[in-house]
Order: sequence, then C-alpha cells, then structure tokens
Amino acid sequence: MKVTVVGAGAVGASCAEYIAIKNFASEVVLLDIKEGFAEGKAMDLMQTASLNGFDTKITGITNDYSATADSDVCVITSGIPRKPGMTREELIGINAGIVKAVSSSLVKHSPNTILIVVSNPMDTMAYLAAKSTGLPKQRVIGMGGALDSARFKYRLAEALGAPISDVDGMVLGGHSDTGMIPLTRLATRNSFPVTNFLSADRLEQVKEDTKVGGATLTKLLGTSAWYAPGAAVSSMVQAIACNQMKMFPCSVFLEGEYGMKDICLGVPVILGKNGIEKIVEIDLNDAEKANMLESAEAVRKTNGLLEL
Ligand SMILES: NC(=O)c1ccc[n+]([C@@H]2O[C@H](COP(=O)([O-])OP(=O)(O)OC[C@H]3O[C@@H](n4cnc5c(N)ncnc54)[C@H](O)[C@@H]3O)[C@@H](O)[C@H]2O)c1
Ligand SMILES: O=C(O)C[C@H](O)C(=O)O
Repeated sequence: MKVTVVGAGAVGASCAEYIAIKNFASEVVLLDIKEGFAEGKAMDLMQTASLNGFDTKITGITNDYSATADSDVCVITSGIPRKPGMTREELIGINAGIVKAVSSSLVKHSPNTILIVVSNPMDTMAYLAAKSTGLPKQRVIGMGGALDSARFKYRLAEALGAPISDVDGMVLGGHSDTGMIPLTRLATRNSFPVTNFLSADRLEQVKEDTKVGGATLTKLLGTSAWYAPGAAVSSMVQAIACNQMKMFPCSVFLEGEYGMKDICLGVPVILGKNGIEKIVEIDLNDAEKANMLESAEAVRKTNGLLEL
C-alpha cells in the first residue's frame, strides 16, 4: 500500500506519522511545494522508526509528482489554515486553486487512486476535487465527520464523567462552525442513550462545544489543530488499506441520498478497499432533516464561489 500525503505542514506530517505508527502501509510519500520541507519532515519521521517500531518507508519530495506515481490513496492537506476569528469558508480564495492543481497532478500520476480531501473549506474542496478530476464518486472522500465525531465523543465523555471508550456518537452535515450536526438523540454510553444521563441543557452545551471544536483550538493554538485531524485521516486510510468496512461520517458526492444531489456533505459511509463501499442512509427525525437541509444550503452557497 502506497500512500501520498500532499502538504507536509502540521496536518500532513501528523497524518504521515500516525499512518507510519499504525504500520499498515509499505510507503508514505510526503510532498510539499516548499523546497526541502517535506524531505526534512520525512527524515525526522524516519528517525522515529526504530523508536516507535514501524517499517513504513517515508520519503519526502519537493513538488515532483512522478514520485507519487501509482499511489493507492492520496491525501490532500495542502493549503492555508485559518487564524483565530476566521471561518473555514474564508480560506476558499487561496485553497481552491491549490486543491484543484494538486488533485489534477495526483490523478495524472495515479489514475486509480482514492483521494481524501482535508484542506478547508473541506466540503467545497471535496466537491471541487470530485468535479475537476471526474473520478468516480467512490474514490473522492472528504475528511471532517471522523474528526468532528471524535470531538463529539470527547465532549460527551467530559459531560458524563466517563471514559471516552464508553461513549459512541456521530456528527453529520457540513464541516463548519454552524453546519455540523452532532446526533445527540442517537449517542450512547455502553449502548444506553446518553439522554438517560444528561439533561437537555447539558446536551445542548455538548452540541455547541462540538460544533466550535475547530474554532476553539484555533483560538488556543493561533492556527488550526493537527493531532486529531492527522489521527482521523490515518484511521480512514487504514480502513481502506485493510478493507475494514468501517463506518465513518465522510463528505461524499450525493446523488439522491438524504434527498440531496450535486453536493459533497457529511453522511455515514462504509470505507473499504474500493473507497466508499456504501452510503448508509439512517432515519433522521424532522429536526435533524431540517438541520441537514440548512447545512447543505450553506455548503452550496460556498460551492457557488467556485470556478468550475
Ligand atoms: N478537514 C479537516 O478536518 C481539517 C482539519 C485540520 C486542518 N484542515 C485544513 O488542512 C489544511 C492544512 O492545514 P495545516 O495546519 O497542515 O497547514 P500548514 O500551513 O501547516 O501546512 C500546509 C502545507 O501545505 C503546503 N502547500 C501549500 N500549497 C501547496 C501546493 N500547491 N502543493 C503542495 N504543498 C502546498 C505548504 O507549504 C504547507 O507546508 C488547511 O486548509 C486546514 O484548514 C482541515
Ligand atoms: O478548524 C479548522 O479550521 C481546522 C479543521 O477544520 C478542524 O476542525 O480542526
């Protein structure tokens, strides 16, 4: 299994590190436009191999896509992150051009690859990659829901005073401060609905804290987060590499599922060796359906700024 990660910055390097530590890929190619940067990150990471006990070979390269040829999975993290006070949508002006050029170069050298899009605004960047490369919808996957759901579980465990491993929950919808839909109705602690243990007010707080999870970290760090994003991407790559058939919420191109068309939005999918093996349609209540429509409307507005 060969994986390429474009962007050797905070998220790209964290992603390469988690993939290597999990030891399921033979090779990770880290590519960046900044001269020598990916080479340096790759060398530093390779010097952790004997300490962390992995055999994955990580190589760094400056903007030479021939080194990425025949990658099974390509992850796009190139682009600028937001600063405190910004929204993800404000990044579109710079990141759209980067994501379009990078996805085209990747697909040219790896026509059979599965693309995972991370750069923000992610739902719109996934849509752009799907439209501009023309790859089958099974092979373009936006990463947002896996991260947002991990943050939801963190906040649920905090509210419950429980270990995170006792908690389960999922976030659907757009990867934005207002568009995320943490499904509190369906979240559980050891299979019991969390509504048994938490008041409606406390659950509302969990929901709001989850939605602004990225903004909260951006305010603390001065730039956006990287550990949990890198871990989320590596779990998705592992699900594909090991044909795990695991369910993650991912931003995928919809053709009628959840009553939507011509948009990438976060819905539950099964990930396996072909990328998206199945889009899972769950029964949402009226309020959740209304939230999905509202979230989609905001993503469509951002998509409208693209030059396709
Ligand atoms: N979807 C998510 O859940 C999620 C999570 C975290 C971050 N992000 C997004 O990921 C992106 C990267 O964040 P970061 O913190 O790693 O930023 P960063 O600035 O640390 O790294 C970005 C890297 O991209 C490189 N780059 C820029 N243009 C390039 C090009 N054309 N080709 C190759 N490399 C190029 C830069 O040189 C830099 O090293 C941002 O857009 C951020 O908003 C998304
Ligand atoms: O918050 C951001 O801008 C980065 C990322 O989308 C995140 O959720 O951490």
